[in-house]
Formats: sequence, structure tokens, C-alpha cells
Amino acid sequence: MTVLVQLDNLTLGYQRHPAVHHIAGAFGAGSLTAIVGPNGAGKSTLLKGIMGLLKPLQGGVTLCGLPRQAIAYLPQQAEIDRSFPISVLDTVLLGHWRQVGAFRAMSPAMRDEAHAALAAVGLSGFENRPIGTLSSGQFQRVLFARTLLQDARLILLDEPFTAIDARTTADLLKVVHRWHGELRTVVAVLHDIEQVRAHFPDTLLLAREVVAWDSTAEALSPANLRRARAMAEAWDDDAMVCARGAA
Ligand SMILES: Nc1ncnc2c1ncn2[C@@H]1O[C@H](COP(=O)(O)OP(=O)(O)OP(=O)(O)O)[C@@H](O)[C@H]1O
Repeated sequence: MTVLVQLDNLTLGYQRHPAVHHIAGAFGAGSLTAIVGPNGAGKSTLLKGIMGLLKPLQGGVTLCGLPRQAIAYLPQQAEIDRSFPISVLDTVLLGHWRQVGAFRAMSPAMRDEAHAALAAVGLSGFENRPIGTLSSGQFQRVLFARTLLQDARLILLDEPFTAIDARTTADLLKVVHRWHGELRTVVAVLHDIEQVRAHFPDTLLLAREVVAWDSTAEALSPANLRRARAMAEAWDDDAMVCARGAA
């Protein structure tokens, strides 16, 4: 396996209060991995750490030959403000932002790519709609279209299918498989275990620390799922220091 992202004894948290501890392992180039775990397990925190939005309290993240601009990150929909008056097409065109910068105009080829991306997610004809008027499923399609334009080598998706209808989920899973086929590396936080078993070859089972990081069949064994549940029941949200101390 060629390593794309290496996590070394990674501890992340907020106001020095650890949320995930001592994560060690690697995402291989071209891998398709689900991150699964109970509520509050630190799944979103881990994505933010990989993205560089959170500074490690301990340990580190190494991007192997991967510039940060080559990472696409889709946060949970709840974290995105949709009241901004911007059209579907302009939202998708933001995917070109890193190539274009603040002042250069979009080329006709870039616009064509945006139209093609909207067609790929089933949203042709929606170009001029303000994003605030879309359903959650339609808006998630827009965000996937924008990600298609970004040409990212690592794609981080935080609960991309939560509160999204079944048809949209099926369509967007096809986009995920397209990325995997293009040898991009995809990491998605997911809650639907059956969906993970059906579509994601690898799984990181997280409960504030790694329970298992393996092929999905191994990682989601009944014993590992029981362990993750038991660990969640034992969490002490008021604990101020890492029980294992500095490694
Ligand atoms: N901005 C923040 N400030 C302080 N604590 C936070 C912040 N964001 C998350 N936490 C805490 O960090 C821990 C891990 O949260 P995180 O959102 O990463 O979990 P998760 O596994 O993604 O949960 P869920 O499945 O419920 O979305 C939780 O105890 C949470 O309350």
C-alpha cells in the first residue's frame, strides 16, 4: 500500500480537552474508507484534524506528497450557511476557486465543466436557482458537483447521506464509486452500517480511540461493534486529561 495520509499517535481536542486519542494508522492512496462509531466518538473531529482545521494536542498528521489544496472537505450540512444569496451554478464554480483565485474570470471551459458536473449529479436545469431554495438532497448534489470540479486527490465527506433521500443517496454513492475508480482517496463518516458494508472496502471504527481499522468485514465484526458500544457507555465527558498520559 502507498500511504497518502499517516496518523501518528494523533490526539485532537477542543480547549485542550481531548476528543480523540492516540490514533495511529494510515489511509492508503486510492483507498475508500468509512469512519464509523457512536455519537460523539470523534469522527468529525478526526476529519477536521486531517484537513488541518484543528491543531493536534499530541502526535501528528503527515500528508505524503499531498498539498493541502489537493484535499476536498465536505462538512456536515448543518455547518453550512445557505442563506447567502448565491446561485447553484456559482456555488459549483467555487470548485474552481483554487485554480482561478479571487480576481481572474472563469473560462468558458470551466463553465462547461460546471454544467457537466451538475448533469452528473442530476441537476441540469437548476443552474440559476438560489441555493437557499433547494431541498437537503438537492443541495448535497450541488456540493458533490462542486467537489467534482475540485479535482481533489483526497476527499473527506462528513455524514454526506444523513437526512438525504434514498434516491439522492444512491446517485451520490455512484459519484463516490466514480472517485474511487479514478484512484482518488475517499474517507467518509457514515452511520448506516449496511451501507458501509455494501459500498466501503475499508472501515475505521472509532470510539474516541481506534477500535478497529481494517477491511470492513473485519472491522465491523460483532465483537468490535460491541466493544465500541461499551466504550461509548463508559465515556466521561468531564474528564479533563488523557487517561493514558503522554505517549
Ligand atoms: N467545537 C467544539 N468545541 C468543543 N467540543 C467539541 C467541539 N466539537 C466537538 N466537540 C466534542 O468533541 C467530541 C467529539 O465530537 P465529534 O463531533 O467529533 O463526534 P462525532 O463522532 O462526529 O459525533 P456525531 O456522530 O454525533 O456527529 C464530543 O464530545 C463533542 O462534544
